[in-house]
Amino acid sequence: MPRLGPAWQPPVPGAQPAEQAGLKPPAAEVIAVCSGKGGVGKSTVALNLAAALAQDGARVGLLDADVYAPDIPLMLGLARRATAKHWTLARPGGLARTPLEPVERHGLRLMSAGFIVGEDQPVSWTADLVGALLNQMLWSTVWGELDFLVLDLPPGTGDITQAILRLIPAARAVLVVTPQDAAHLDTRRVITALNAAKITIAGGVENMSGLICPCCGERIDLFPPVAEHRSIWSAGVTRLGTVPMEPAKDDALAEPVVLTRPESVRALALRAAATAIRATL
Ligand SMILES: Nc1ncnc2c1ncn2[C@@H]1O[C@H](COP(=O)(O)OP(=O)(O)OP(=O)(O)O)[C@@H](O)[C@H]1O
Repeated sequence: MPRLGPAWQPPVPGAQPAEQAGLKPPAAEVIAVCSGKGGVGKSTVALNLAAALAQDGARVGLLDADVYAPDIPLMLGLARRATAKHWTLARPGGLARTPLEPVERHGLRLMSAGFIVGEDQPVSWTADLVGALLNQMLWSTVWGELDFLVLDLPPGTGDITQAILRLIPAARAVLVVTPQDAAHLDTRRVITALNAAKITIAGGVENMSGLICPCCGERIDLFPPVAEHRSIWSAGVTRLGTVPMEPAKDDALAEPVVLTRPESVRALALRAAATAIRATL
């Protein structure tokens, strides 16, 4: 386990771990979307999973836990332009005291560091301060009643991932990979970390799985096949979805595609993955 500072403890500094402190996760089901590598489509899967669940009538929160690179606001055109000048969480005793209003979009309740810091502002804080922010976003957001809380975690097994999983041990993990050797091998490290933390792995989604030709609709494989014994599937992860790569369209803010382009091949695949993920819970 990495060394975690006091601010990583749940809301009141020095308190017991969340479940011992009587804190319940803010939703009946918490789904943590993880990956070993960056850029594999984790935020895309998390956002579309959340949107698909909400479209089916569930009350869904989405927490962008990638504090260093919060992408969910960018995907939704909600990025904050102004630079945050003061950080009230840094005050001693200021942890989790201020309620945060989630941003509502597409029927989702959203929280992200991207709503707090500016679009171009680097998050170069100490682990303690990042921990304070995570605590704040998780426990002090006015989520209301939720059926599902989807967590978009940073790639890898760093301190944010470890801390979140420690705070919500009941979370189910969904792993996102691309059909590339490195993506699978790095995600196998995540599996080891999840197993050590006794987090249940619901399954995996393979994203960018072939390119659908916009002219003929044929699937073109972009990467050489991953050796079965190096894949996450051979480590016992159930494949819950296979999402093809879709060539760019002119509208940059098309996410979540399950709502904006529900008939596209990618949206249909993401929706099928969401249905399969829900069935595992
Ligand atoms: N199936 C797909 N087809 C086409 N583009 C995709 C697909 N999946 C993801 N993308 C695009 O790839 C880029 C990276 O996706 P995304 O931000 O979801 O990855 P990530 O794993 O969350 O990245 P990070 O490691 O930075 O958090 C985005 O521009 C996204 O729109």
